[in-house]
Amino acid sequence: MIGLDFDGTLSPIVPDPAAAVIHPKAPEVLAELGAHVRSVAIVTGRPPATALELGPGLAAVPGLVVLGHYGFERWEGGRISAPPPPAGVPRAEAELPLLLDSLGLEGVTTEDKRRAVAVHTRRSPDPEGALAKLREPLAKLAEKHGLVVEPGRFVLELRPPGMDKGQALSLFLAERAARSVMFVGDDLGDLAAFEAVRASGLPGVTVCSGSAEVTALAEQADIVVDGPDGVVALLAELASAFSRS
Ligand SMILES: O=P(O)(O)OC[C@H]1O[C@H](O[C@H]2O[C@H](CO)[C@@H](O)[C@H](O)[C@H]2O)[C@H](O)[C@@H](O)[C@@H]1O
Repeated sequence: MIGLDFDGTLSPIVPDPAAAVIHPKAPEVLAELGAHVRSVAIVTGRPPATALELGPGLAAVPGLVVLGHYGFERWEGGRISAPPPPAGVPRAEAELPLLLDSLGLEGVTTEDKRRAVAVHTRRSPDPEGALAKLREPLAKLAEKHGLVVEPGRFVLELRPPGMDKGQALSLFLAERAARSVMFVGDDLGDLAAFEAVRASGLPGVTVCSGSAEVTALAEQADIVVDGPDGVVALLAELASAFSRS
């Protein structure tokens, strides 16, 4: 089974989350791999519908499953299954404009994901400084509305508790009776999936899509490649090895 994160792994990081697009060669190489492995799953913080919009061609990958919103939502064979979105998200979102105004931060943007709301600092003049100023107030806002804060690459996301990429991956491995697993990620949210690979007891490999922004994942990875270009090159080598065997 092959599991992959989306942003920063299959899709190069760009300043505007809405302008992200999958690496042009990724859908084709995933389709080749899909013909050789039991399952290919994208495990992402994005809603599955968004990952598919930003990844034209993905829907044609044989057997692809998208576990979106850290595993709360699932896309498979053209259908999305999801529990109702939690009430805390729109409540927290309604308080955000005032909170952001009170902090006087420039260039901080929000991303409404329905089941979560993300606060991005990448386009701020001081992305690290803005993130530092946001941590405590966003943690309080999340707690007030029964949410948790998911930190990522210049982003703090307020989302419901009770699921993460590790749980999502473990459940999927059990469901598919996987015999081996590879997981590829780039960000802190992918650490839980790396742990799930190890906890599964299956022959497994963890791959980090390396960047200067996140070092914690590379430290835990079996293999580090150079961003989405490196991920696609590795997947292409794997597909080529499968087709020769
Ligand atoms: O689990 P992932 O697939 O890695 O999604 C995590 C978050 O990714 C997105 O934000 C990141 O990518 C953006 C586009 O390249 C970039 O502008 C931003 O700075 C990154 O943090 C997405 O916007 C979030 O909703 C996801 O939770």
